[in-house]
Amino acid sequence: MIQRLDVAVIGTGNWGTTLALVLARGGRNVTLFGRNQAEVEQLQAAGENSRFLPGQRFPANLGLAFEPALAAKAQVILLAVPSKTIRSNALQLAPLLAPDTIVLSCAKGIETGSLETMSEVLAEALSTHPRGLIGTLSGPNIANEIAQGLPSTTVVALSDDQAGQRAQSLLTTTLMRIYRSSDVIGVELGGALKNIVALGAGICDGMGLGDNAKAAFITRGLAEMTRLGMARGAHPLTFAGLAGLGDLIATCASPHSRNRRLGEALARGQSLETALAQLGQVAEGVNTTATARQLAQHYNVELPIADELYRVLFEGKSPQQAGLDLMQRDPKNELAGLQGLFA
Ligand SMILES: NC(=O)C1=CN([C@@H]2O[C@H](COP(=O)(O)OP(=O)(O)OC[C@H]3O[C@@H](n4cnc5c(N)ncnc54)[C@H](O)[C@@H]3O)[C@@H](O)[C@H]2O)C=CC1
Ligand SMILES: O=C(CO)COP(=O)(O)O
Repeated sequence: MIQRLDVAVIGTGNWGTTLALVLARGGRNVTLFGRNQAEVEQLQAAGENSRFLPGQRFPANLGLAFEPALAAKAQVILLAVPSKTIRSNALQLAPLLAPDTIVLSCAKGIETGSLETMSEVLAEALSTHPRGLIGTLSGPNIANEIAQGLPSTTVVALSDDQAGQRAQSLLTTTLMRIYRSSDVIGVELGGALKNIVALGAGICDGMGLGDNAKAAFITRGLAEMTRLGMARGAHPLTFAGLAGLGDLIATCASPHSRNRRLGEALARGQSLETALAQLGQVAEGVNTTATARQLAQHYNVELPIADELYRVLFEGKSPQQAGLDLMQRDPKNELAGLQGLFA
């Protein structure tokens, strides 16, 4: 009989490969799932993911496979694919899932069209699976650093705290400390919305606006994230935690962040198409700027930063003019605004 996996990681990109590496190094019984046999054979032959993490060799205990039936029986499934494919990945698993399997989205996005968060997409696709076993993993997790063996923390959010404790113990290693939370929507929106701010922080870097402007941008960006999150039912304090402020700091500062780098390229005058092609990896903040804005319109929430970024990304507005327009908004009372969040 095949031994049940502790963890199945689906998605062979930067993040999925990193999660599989850190868990295997931590002694977990983990398998990384690719899309098909050819991809898995290529990874096996190379002994590493040469496209996304060259030089990070696969430990002997890291399994490689592609069959959804094997992933579906794991204790925990980590879906580390881009947000636009997570629904189809989940639909493949739906008829095969073991009844007690915990399913966590590791993607940071809001679905185009439905405007659902990733756990909501999963709950729909896995409609007969217990809702308390469906959640998210999100935090300050720049994959390249973690793959290099540097320490990190992240948050696993599940509404069923017993499931949260089970996931916490299966995913914790000496180099990855897991916190748990029951605020699923807050944790996942923290991860999704910070990418908008990271794109803008990259624009600040690319325009050479300095540390004061960037700090202001990050701080006001956090207020926007919190406002929209609360409209969707999140706890405001989640945005002060690892999945909010923590991820914001890491992503807005990191030379590795794809969203921040994309913003830098735009500020240098590259078109969105060229900058995305040069990146060659997913930058979720582009789509999330559009979806978050639609969500904000629905809930009547003000998102001045996301609005300006939308105009830069999709309407040809220059980053310089967007910056000026943000500076020239009506005067505000900072404390009153923040108190409004907690009222
Ligand atoms: N890279 C990072 O540092 C982190 C990324 N994330 C999130 O994780 C998600 C994935 O990002 P990355 O891995 O960085 O993207 P990436 O651009 O490195 O890789 C995406 C890859 O996913 C793989 N993939 C796509 N569909 C698949 C499928 N059906 N089955 C198996 N593999 C499939 C493909 O190989 C594709 O190249 C995004 O939502 C991102 O925001 C979250 C935390 C950290
Ligand atoms: O989510 C991330 C860090 O927590 C990764 O950010 P990027 O997608 O911008 O690289």
